[in-house]
Amino acid sequence: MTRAVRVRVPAKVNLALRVGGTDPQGFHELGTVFQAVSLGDEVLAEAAPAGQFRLAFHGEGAAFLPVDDTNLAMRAAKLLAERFQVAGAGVALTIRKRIPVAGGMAGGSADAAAVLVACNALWDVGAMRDELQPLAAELGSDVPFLLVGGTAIGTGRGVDLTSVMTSGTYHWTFALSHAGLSTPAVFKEFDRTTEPQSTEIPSRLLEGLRAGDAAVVGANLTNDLEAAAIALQPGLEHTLKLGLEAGALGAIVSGSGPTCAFLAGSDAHSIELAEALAVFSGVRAVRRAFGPVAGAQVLP
Ligand SMILES: C[C@@](CO)(OP(=O)(O)O)[C@H](O)COP(=O)(O)OP(=O)(O)OC[C@H]1O[C@@H](n2ccc(N)nc2=O)[C@H](O)[C@@H]1O
Ligand SMILES: Nc1ncnc2c1ncn2[C@@H]1O[C@H](COP(=O)(O)OP(=O)(O)O)[C@@H](O)[C@H]1O
Repeated sequence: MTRAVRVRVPAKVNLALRVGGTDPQGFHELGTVFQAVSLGDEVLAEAAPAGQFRLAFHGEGAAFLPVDDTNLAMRAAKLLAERFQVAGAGVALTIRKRIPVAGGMAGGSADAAAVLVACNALWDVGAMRDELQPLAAELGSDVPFLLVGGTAIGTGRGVDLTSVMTSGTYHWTFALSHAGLSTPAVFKEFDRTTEPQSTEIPSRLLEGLRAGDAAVVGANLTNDLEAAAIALQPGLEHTLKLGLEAGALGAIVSGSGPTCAFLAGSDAHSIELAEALAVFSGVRAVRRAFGPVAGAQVLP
């Protein structure tokens, strides 16, 4: 049996997030374009005696995270053990967090995806990626994409994925907020203030991605949840404006927020954006990353 497995997993940014009506369970129909970016978490899964499931966090926001069965990472390990009837399953998970917690970058979902991949290897389950996808979808709407990575369109709840053809590398600067936002609260605010939208993805965005034209991509970033996120954290409007004034090709709230994502024309340009944003008191920290990158991967 393998003694330890280390997995790296990316965060995501939604280049488009169109929000339609709700299904009978209250989930919104989405039309989204995910991109996996190089800001990521790392999961170490170590062998543990049968029936022992332990979880610890280090790094960004670690102190605020539950380590019991309410944590998606713990649920992912137990779900895999149960569905694949892994005899003697047990694991000690240590997660180094860099993805901002409750930031709209799918940190919890990323950890869950990474745990599926890590425990699959640790326990020699031998499941293929597409066999892990239904478990991922059960855990949360963002989890299946973090298994796949790259750039992909998500429809339905966000779990039906089609990969998107892209050229080149996209340079991102992220402005982190002092407080998080709850995804259900943002959807609720959207429902209170907005009619369901068409879930169509802007064709110019897809053309820009195919051509590797960052200016076109930047100009066509769109997020139907942005107004709701700003209503709950009004300072975000100023953050977005600052980035645009500093020359960002596009500025958007990432997913349900509150992290703001700025597309830069180059690596050097992303450093300039980070410097311009870091001085604003409404910004807790800045991070730079590039995309697209692969989904959850076992490290050698
Ligand atoms: C908004 C998005 C955009 O990618 O990401 P985040 O900003 O949270 O990272 C996702 O749709 C979030 O995905 P995730 O955080 O995995 O959501 P889930 O755990 O499945 O659901 C949490 C809650 O979000 C709302 N929800 C989620 C997905 C969806 N299609 N419709 C919804 O209304 C529901 O209120 C649900 O109870
Ligand atoms: N492994 C985890 N990493 C981050 N957040 C987690 C994790 N497990 C549970 N959570 C909880 O999930 C909620 C959403 O966090 P997160 O996934 O980081 O943000 P978002 O859904 O905005 O992308 C937070 O309230 C957090 O406490």
